Amino acid sequence: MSQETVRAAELAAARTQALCATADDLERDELHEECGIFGVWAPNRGVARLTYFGLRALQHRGQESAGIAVGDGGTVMVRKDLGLLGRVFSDADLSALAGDVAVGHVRYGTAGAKSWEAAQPHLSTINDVIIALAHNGTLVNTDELRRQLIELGVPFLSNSDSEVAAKLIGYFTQRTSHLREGIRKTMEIVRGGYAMTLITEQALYAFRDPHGIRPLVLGRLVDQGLDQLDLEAVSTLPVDGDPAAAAADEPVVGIGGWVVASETCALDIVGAEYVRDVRPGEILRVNAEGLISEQGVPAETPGASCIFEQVYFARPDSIMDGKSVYACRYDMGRQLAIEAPAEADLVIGVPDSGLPPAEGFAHESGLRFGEGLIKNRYVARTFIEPTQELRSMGVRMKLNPLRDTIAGKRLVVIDDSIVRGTTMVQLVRMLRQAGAREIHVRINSPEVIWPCFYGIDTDVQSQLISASRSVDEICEMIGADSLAFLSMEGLLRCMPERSYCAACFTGCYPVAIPETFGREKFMDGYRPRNLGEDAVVDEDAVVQKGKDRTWELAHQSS
Ligand SMILES: O=P(O)(O)OC[C@H]1O[C@H](OP(=O)(O)OP(=O)(O)O)[C@H](O)[C@@H]1O
Ligand SMILES: NC(=O)CC[C@H](N)C(=O)O
Ligand code: SF4
Ligand SMILES: [Mg+2]
Repeated sequence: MSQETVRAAELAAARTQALCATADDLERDELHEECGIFGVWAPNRGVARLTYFGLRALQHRGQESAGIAVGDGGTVMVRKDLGLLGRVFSDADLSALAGDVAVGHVRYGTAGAKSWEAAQPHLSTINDVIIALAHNGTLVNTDELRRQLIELGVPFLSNSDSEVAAKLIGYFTQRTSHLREGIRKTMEIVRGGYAMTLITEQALYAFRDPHGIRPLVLGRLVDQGLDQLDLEAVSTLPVDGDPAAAAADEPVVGIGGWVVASETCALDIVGAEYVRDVRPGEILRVNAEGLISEQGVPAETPGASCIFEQVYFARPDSIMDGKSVYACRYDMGRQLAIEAPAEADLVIGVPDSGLPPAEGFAHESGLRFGEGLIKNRYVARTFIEPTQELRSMGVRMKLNPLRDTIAGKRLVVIDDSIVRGTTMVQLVRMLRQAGAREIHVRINSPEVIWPCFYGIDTDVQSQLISASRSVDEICEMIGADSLAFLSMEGLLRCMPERSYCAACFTGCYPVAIPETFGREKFMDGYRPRNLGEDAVVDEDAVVQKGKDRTWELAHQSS
């Protein structure tokens, strides 16, 4: 190694160390992201390994920490740590996690620190009730609930909202002697976006918030030669909120196992067949007796699935609400070409999520589609880097223009969203340096103006480039020749027919945000319509529930 190379290596190492220190030390001001959850009940099928593969398919939803918990009939074991899945689990770790039921999580924290304690699954051990819980979403009213639980003597390891849910479930279950009742009671009291799955020593549970904000799908593993499940029966499992009706129905039995996951791509990877979405407000339980469903809390109408899943979060090979994410994004590009055409020679997409809409734009406009940017697949999503400097560096490390393709060309550049503007500012500069003659930026979603509180936590409104600037101002700032966003109506036209949360575009929040949670997050002059009050644990109601045995009697067979 030459003297210069050694020196360069030393400098690079010093710079990396400095950047790491900055990332750790600085208050995290970034836009946070998503989480991925996976649960499986499948005796004798190596559930830890299945969960590992399921989480691998969901790694794009969270790269901060990873964890798997396994129930072996006698106890629940959990292994979790900071970092990517492949770093957290060795083959030996997976072999050590033997059992019949498992739950796993990949995390981007939206509440609580980036710490081992806040990594999931969260264990809750209150007396003889042991559960491990994985959560995607954000609960907006846990501050007060945590305070009350602490007063009731419940210990906490982290300041994560998900740990509050785990402890609430444990607390209510202990009092009502029935886990589904503990979950139901918790669903009644927590507010926000949640898709959750949890395990006990021998059972798997899954449930979803009453608006259905965060996605959760149910799949089945079929043993060879045992494909005797009636899919019709599963999709019509009782969900009318009447516990007696649920008890009257026979559990669905006779398959190799059941899987729940944030996205269908995680079912595909473990060879599970998609059955249906877990319904808003529904609780599923799987154990040796089979699968049963109960409407834990009434579903809110209209529902409010997160529209941003289709725009950015979900993998293009997942199916959401019956339509492939790829097809949705493709259609958004077509619609964008109708709404905001451009005179150009070539359409390019910003990898990854900008590629399908770029193809759609090219198809609709008759322009040529080409690859103009090459992505380094080993650099994670820049959306979530902890400092502005790292985020900017992240864009350069991740994307590199193909000079031969773009030099001298008038380009249409498609990306799914502009949030802070970090990506586009860098990108337009890079494309100009590579010789692009004109750059027309087209975005296949509306402007992100409002923070999200339901699992993305775009945190403070002032970070959002569109919150304080007009489209023309943003165009000038990013240095493009023209800029246009897809309209809200146009976006909805591409989505499967149903109702959505689109609060980050519209400011219409489907779930009220407690004053204490949202007060500081909005810019002066911006105030969403539904700031709400904090919820409290109603001690009397819990005691009453404990005395009222009718629910348990109705469920004795379950
Ligand atoms: O305006 P910004 O604050 O830069 O955020 C918007 C960008 O962030 C996302 O990409 P990201 O790099 O996170 O992931 P991707 O590779 O999946 O597109 C999104 O697709 C936009 O490109
Ligand atoms: N992004 C998420 O879904 C995060 C889940 C949970 N709120 C946490 O911070 O761990
Ligand atoms: S505010 Fe936006 S990102 Fe958050 S849940 Fe609603 S649509 Fe999704
Ligand atoms: Mg991107």
